[in-house]
Order: sequence, then structure tokens, then C-alpha cells
Amino acid sequence: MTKRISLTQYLVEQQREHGHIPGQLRLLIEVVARACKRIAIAVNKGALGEVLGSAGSENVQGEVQKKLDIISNEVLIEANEWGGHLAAMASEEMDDIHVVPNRYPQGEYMLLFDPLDGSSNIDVNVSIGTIFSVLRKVGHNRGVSEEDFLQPGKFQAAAGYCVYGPQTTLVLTVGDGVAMFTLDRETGSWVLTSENVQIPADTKEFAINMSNMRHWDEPVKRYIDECLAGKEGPRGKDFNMRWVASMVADVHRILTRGGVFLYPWDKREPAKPGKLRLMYEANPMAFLVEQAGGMATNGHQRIMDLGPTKLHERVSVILGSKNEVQRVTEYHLESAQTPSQE
Ligand SMILES: O=P(O)(O)OC[C@H]1O[C@](O)(COP(=O)(O)O)[C@@H](O)[C@@H]1O
Ligand SMILES: [Mg+2]
Ligand SMILES: [Mg+2]
Repeated sequence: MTKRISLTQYLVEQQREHGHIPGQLRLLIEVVARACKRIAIAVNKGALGEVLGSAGSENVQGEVQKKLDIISNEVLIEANEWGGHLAAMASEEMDDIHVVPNRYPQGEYMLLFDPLDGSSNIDVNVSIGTIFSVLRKVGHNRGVSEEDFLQPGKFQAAAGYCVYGPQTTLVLTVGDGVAMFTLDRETGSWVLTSENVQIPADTKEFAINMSNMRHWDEPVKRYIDECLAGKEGPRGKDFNMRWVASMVADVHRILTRGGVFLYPWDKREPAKPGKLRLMYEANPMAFLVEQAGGMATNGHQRIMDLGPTKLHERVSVILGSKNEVQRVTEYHLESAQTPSQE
């Protein structure tokens, strides 16, 4: 029988072999993983745990909060407040940052999360998840403010997600490749089930919400039209389409078998750069995807190079198999160089 490696053993080994996971970061990741286990239990109970349905409130984005959005947020805050070695936290479901109180010495890290991704799928029993990102606090011996969080994604110390699906899987990077851990419900431990995850550079599968087609910009229309044209079209191959409407599940599929995911800017809300959130969704997923050999851009620039101007900033997202993301990005650049016909 092959040896089972737990999350703790994996992190300790990474620390010993590569020396790049400080003790505080290792403990922080373990606390997040423990919180995800508690969220998985709540998700699993479903109607029996009275966790389904709307909470009757709205978040800072004006989106209706589900009960599980709030429960998951509370679980993550509570777990990390005393056990997470943190200076502060920020969440998609909270207007402002949450500074960890009365700590000396103050924690070196800041945690950002989308506590429950794919909220529209909760009540219909489709995969959902938790996405998280870890930043270092620059400048010790002083308080922490929202500005401390406004760092480009390339400075993330760690990122990951947990997908609550047929299996509960934790996917993690600390900047040295991507590892996947499956929750063994009988023992309650996270068991390493994939290491050095690699996204194939080419794919025949795309993920986009096709109902927004009429709102898309030219380069996105061009790319999807070419995919839809199949064997007879310029791409010379047939493409398949998937859209779970939970970013965690769509990205998990891409990390597992390749593909390209797009949630681009569109004309519905032209003033907003996109639907997805830079700090809680795009940055952590971009870090994972790049660590697995893929690519992530907003159509013009690498996502992890973007300098955030506010906590809840939104962004256009194209990520996954390198050659496809490259192609969509080139289409955007070409279109920017072509004078408008209007
Ligand atoms: O319903 P749409 O517009 O296709 O959007 C789906 C997208 O919205 C999201 O659910 C947003 O996440 P939240 O549930 O955290 O708000 C993404 O996970 C997903 O990619
Ligand atoms: Mg989300
Ligand atoms: Mg969410």
C-alpha cells in the first residue's frame, strides 16, 4: 500500500526540504484547512442543517447573501482570529477589513477569502467552494489598514481553494507547484492525492457563460466563434463546453484536465472591469494556474501584475491552458491596435 501523506506532513516536508514555508504560514494554512472541514460539514448537512436559502441581507457588491455565505465567513473568521497567526482578514462578504485584535507580536500575514464561491449552486446541490489568498504584511510595529492589502497578486505567499463536491478537495500552492488533498471523512484528515499538478498547454474545452454572448467584446466573440466553428473552422478541431457557474469547480476541472475559463468584461455594466473579484477570486486562482504551468490574464495584462486600487475591485478573467489564454490575449491586443469602424 502506498504511504498516505497528510497536509501537515506535506507542509513540514516542504519546510524541511525547501525552507520556504515559515512556521507561521504553515500553521495559518492548517487553520484555514480546518475551517474548510467545518464548512464542508455544514454544506453536507444541507436542508437537515437548515443552512440552505437566503439570509435576507446583501453584501458590499449588492448581492443577496445566502445563509452559507454568512456561516462560512463566520467559520473562517472565528478559526483564524485566534489560531491563524494573522494581522488581518478581508472577505468578499465583509465591507471592511477585519483586524485581528489584541495581538503582540502582530501576525505577519493577511488572509483574504471568498468564503463560499458559487452561491447560486448551494440550494441545487452542485459543487461550491472556498477560495483563499495569503499576503505578507509589509512594515511591522504599526497597525494594519486596507492599503496594506492592495498588493499585486504576484506577492501572494500562498493561495488555494477547497471544493465541496462529490469529494472535498483542498488545492494549495505556496509558490512551489500545486498539490491536491482529499478529505478522508473517516479519519478527518487531508490526504495528499496529487502533486506537481500540470495544466496541459492545449485544450479542446472552454468555459464561459454563453448567455452573455450578446454583451461580449469583439476579441471574446472572435475566440468563441472560432471554437464553435469546430473542425471546419480556423481552429481545425471540435471544442466542448462546460460551465458549472462555480469558479472553484470550473478551475478545478481545468487543473485536472485542462481547459480555458473566461469571465470577461462585458457591456452589461461597462463601468466595471468584470464580474469576478480580483483579490478573492482572480488572484488566488491565477497563482494556482500559473504554478501549474497555465496562464491568467485580464485580456491585456497578467492578472498577478495588476495593482489593486480597492479591496473589492473586480476584474476580467481569462485563465487556464497556456496556448489558449495566449491566443485570447493576443486577440485583445490586436483589437486594441485596430482602429474602430464605428
Ligand atoms: O451566474 P454567472 O454570471 O454565470 O456567474 C458565475 C460566476 O459567479 C460566481 O459564482 C461568483 O462567486 P460568488 O458565489 O462567490 O459570488 C463565480 O464562482 C462564477 O464563475
Ligand atoms: Mg466567488
Ligand atoms: Mg462568494
